[in-house]
Amino acid sequence: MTARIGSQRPRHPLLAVDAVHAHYGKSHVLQGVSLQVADGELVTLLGRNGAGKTTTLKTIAGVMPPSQGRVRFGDEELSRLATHQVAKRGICLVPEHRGVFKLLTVEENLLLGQRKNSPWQLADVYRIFPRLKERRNNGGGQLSGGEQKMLAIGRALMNAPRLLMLDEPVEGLAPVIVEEIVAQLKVIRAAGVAILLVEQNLEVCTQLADRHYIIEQGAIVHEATNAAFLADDEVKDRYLGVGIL
Ligand SMILES: Nc1ncnc2c1ncn2[C@@H]1O[C@H](COP(=O)(O)OP(=O)(O)OP(=O)(O)O)[C@@H](O)[C@H]1O
Repeated sequence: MTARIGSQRPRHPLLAVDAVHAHYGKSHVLQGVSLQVADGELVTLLGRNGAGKTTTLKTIAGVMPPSQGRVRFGDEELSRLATHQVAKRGICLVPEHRGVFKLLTVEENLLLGQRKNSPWQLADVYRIFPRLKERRNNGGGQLSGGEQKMLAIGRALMNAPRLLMLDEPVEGLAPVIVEEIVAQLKVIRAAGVAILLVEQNLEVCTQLADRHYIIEQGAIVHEATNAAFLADDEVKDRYLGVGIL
């Protein structure tokens, strides 16, 4: 059973993942994952390596259809939709490996993501990520790791997401770049975009999140508000092995 501490689950969630199972061949990786994200909320999915975080994001994004369970977004059932249909409804996944087109310029990468009538135009993305503006004519392959992450997030914004799913957006980046990306995520969130964040850097997670879910062996074992999570060293130690933050 999932422990819920200080958890304020949304009454009318934007995203509702309900008892989702997923398999890689015979390997039963997700074993009944349930989680919710409200409009404009920032929620993290935490857990040790191999716990099922990336697979959960892939299942929501339609990359991997659930073998059981349901994914609802607003009033609609997504569970059987293809990736491009899920993206059209406003869910964008920014994968861990940045997904930048290396032979296209920064600006071409961004324009490739643009949806008709998107409230996010180039100027908006450049305002949030001034580095991308400076590098607009550079090839994607010439960017640093941090700039590539920014580009992948910027391109997702051009697709007008209501929910942005980020898989380890600051992994392997220098602290100064991590700070920059955290500040940028705050701005994106303040613009009303809900975020489901998978990230190993707990300091980043607790700077940003409203709520946290912890996944272990393909099931959610704990959920808590940010304040309750911060105060609970036992949970951090038991499920994440990180002790005091
Ligand atoms: N393409 C695949 N084929 C087979 N098994 C896979 C595949 N991708 C992941 N797995 C397995 O599924 C389980 C969950 O993987 P997943 O990538 O979702 O974990 P994670 O929590 O995101 O971990 P990490 O932080 O290491 O990425 C792991 O045991 C992993 O080895």
